[in-house]
This record gives sequence, C-alpha cells and structure tokens, in this order.
Amino acid sequence: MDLGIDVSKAGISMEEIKQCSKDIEKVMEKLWSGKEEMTGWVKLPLQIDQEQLGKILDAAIVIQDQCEELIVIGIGGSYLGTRAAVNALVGYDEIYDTGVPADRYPSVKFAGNTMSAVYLDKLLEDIRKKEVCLCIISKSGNTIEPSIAFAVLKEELIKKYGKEKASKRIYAITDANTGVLREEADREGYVSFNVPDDIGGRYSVLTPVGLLPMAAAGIDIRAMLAGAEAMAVSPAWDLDAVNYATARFALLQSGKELEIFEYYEPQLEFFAEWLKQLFGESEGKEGKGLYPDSLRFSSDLHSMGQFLQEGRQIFFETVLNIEKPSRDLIVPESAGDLVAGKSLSQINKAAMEGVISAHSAAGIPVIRIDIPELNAFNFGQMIYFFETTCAITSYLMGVNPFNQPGVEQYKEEMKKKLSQI
Ligand SMILES: O=P(O)(O)OC[C@H]1O[C@](O)(CO)[C@@H](O)[C@@H]1O
Repeated sequence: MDLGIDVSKAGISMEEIKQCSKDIEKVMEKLWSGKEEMTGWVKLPLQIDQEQLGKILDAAIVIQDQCEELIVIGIGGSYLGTRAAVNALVGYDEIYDTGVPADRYPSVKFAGNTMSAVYLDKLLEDIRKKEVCLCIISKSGNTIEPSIAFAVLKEELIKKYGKEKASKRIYAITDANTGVLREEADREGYVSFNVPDDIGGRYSVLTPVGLLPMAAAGIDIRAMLAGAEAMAVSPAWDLDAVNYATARFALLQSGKELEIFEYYEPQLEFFAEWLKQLFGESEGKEGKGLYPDSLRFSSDLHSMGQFLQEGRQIFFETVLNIEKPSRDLIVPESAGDLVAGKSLSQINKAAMEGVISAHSAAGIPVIRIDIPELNAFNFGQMIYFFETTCAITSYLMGVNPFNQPGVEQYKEEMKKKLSQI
C-alpha cells in the first residue's frame, strides 16, 4: 500500500497495539465473511461489474457532450464522496488543476445539500445561461433537501429544453426497486443506475453514486477502483489498519473525545468533510464515538492554533500530508531571507513538521498519514483505508457502523414544523 501511517507520536505502546490486534483480526473476519448486513463495500473493489462500469463510462461521455455544467444533487453520503474527489482531483474554488482540462469536461456544481434560496437561485441562473445536465442521487429517493433542489432545478430545465429533451439531461441514481425517484426515473425514461442494497450512503462512493459524476467530471474511475483494490489486497494493509484503528481506539479509551483531521492543501477540504460523515454517522451512537472535526492549515493555525497548543486537551490530531503537491513555486527574494529561494511545498512541509513538534511537545497525540500524491489511484486507496478502519473502530467501540438511527429524529421534528407553516 502507498499510504504511510505513522502512529509513533500517538503515545500508543507496542503492547497496546499487540493486545488490540487479536480483536481486530476477528473484526476483519467478520467484515470479510459476507454475512454482516451492509458490508457490500468490503469486497466491492474485487468484484467490479465490468458491464455496469462500461455503462457508467458511456453515460459519462454523453454527459460530457451534452453540457458545460453538471449539477450533482444529493446530500451526505450521496454527494460528499464525489465532492471530495472533484475537490481533490479536478479543482477547488475556481482553480482547476491536476491534469483534468477544464474545457473538455463539464464543471461540476452541487445542489441539494443546503436549503439556501440564495445558493439554489444562482444555479437557476446557470441553467438559463449554460448547457446543463442534472444528476440526482438519493438512495431513499425522499430526502427533503435533494428532493426540493431537484424539483426546482428540473422545472427550470423543462422550461428551457421542453419535457422530452430535459428528460435526456437528467441522470438518476437511486434504489433499484423502491422510492419515488425510482418510479419517476422509470416513468420519465431518465438514464439511471442503482445504489446497491447492501451498501449505505457513506460507504457508497465507489458505486454508481460516485462513479458516474466523477467519470463525467473527467476523473479516471478505473484507476480509482484499482487503488481501492490494491488497498484491499495489500499485505501491508492489516498492519496499517491495526495501527491506525488501535491508536484511535486506545486514544478514545484514554479519555480523548475528538479526532481532528488536519490538512495543508485545500484540495483535501471535502475529503475531510467526507471523513466527518463517515466517522460521525458510523461511530456516534449509544453515547459513544470520537467526535470528528477538521482544520485547514495553515489558515486555521491563526484561529485555532492557540487552543490546540494550550487549550483543554480533549483531542488528538490526524495529519493528512500530501508528499508531492501537484504544483510548486519558488518564493522570490523580496519575501525575505528566511523563505526566499525555497519552494512553497518545502515551506508548507516545514510548517507541518513544526506544528507536529510543537503539539507533540505539549503532549498532544499526533497520527500522521502520508499520501504520496493526489491522483485517482491513491484516492481510491484513501477511501478504502478509511472506510475499513472506521468499520473496525466502530466494532471495537461496540456500535453498528452501518446504521444512523439518530439522523431520523431531526427529520421527524422538521416535518412537524413544516406542517405548521
Ligand atoms: O441517499 P439518501 O437516501 O438521500 O440519503 C442521504 C443521506 O442522508 C442520510 O440518510 C442521513 O444523513 C445519510 O446517511 C445519507 O448519506
């Protein structure tokens, strides 16, 4: 495996790692047994349905021909994986990077993850001005945020293209048999794909949920699946999973309450968001779990750095380090002696190492994950690595990693309020 996992500054002894590794072996057997519910993602990279993959790639080419902008509608696990991949591999903010030519592929925007009219209205303007396709993703088909966004954007699409032509610009990814979105997709003849029954939203990025929009955006999904497969069969994998999972579990047991994911390249902003949902919904139940949070460095060192260094030590840090960023720059003489002539990546690295030293000296446990470079193959490895370690630590904590009963409660309360307005 190509990721480097360093737990030497996490304050975990070899003894603790050895003790935990037997439990982890059992958990891995359970995950791979195929008998546990919602574990379809475990063997997924080894059992790719080539026919379906071909259909996804064909649909992606049609989308690329049809539109300048693809609006991906979904929330939580139905959009965060794609957003993380687009952010990491295509571009972030308005910056397009890492080898995906912006003029060959549609730009990707996201809807259905907020109920802000300001945001949605801007997307209506895009439909009026540009050639647009919609990709609606919802396993249940009835989550309120994406349902609203889809209805609003679809109306505008129909206004512009007419019903029949609009239907050819709508792609749906949902349950194979049930739900209103499945009914609509079949009735209106949208090109559609299924979310597998045995894979939940936050573990679904390597299914059509992520594969179709990522392929349309120009991301090499075959390489991503190959990365996940390489991770699944890696001989070093067990050891790394044991180390990271053991460290997380031991730190929770020692009283730590938060895991803070820290990154030094903004390209990882949405990967960190994806991690937050993965760990938050998997572990946070029955009064248990580590609270996952994320910080973007060095920006957040100038807002949260003080707390990290000297505040209440309720957390540990997991640093996501990209060894070789996709671009680099040499700092000019005018920036001053300390930095002049050095590359920004060297300076960013020095900042990371300085922060790790300072925080370690203050007694904060730090785990470091080195990613050689951001490409589709490594991204596939990252997804599979974190999905598996998350499932392992959830089982060690004694909770079911694959349900999210608590999320339903706010939905019920919101429905009550909605019926009163
Ligand atoms: O794909 P759906 O059914 O719209 O669900 C979206 C998301 O909502 C949740 O059910 C709750 O947040 C997530 O688990 C899921 O990823």
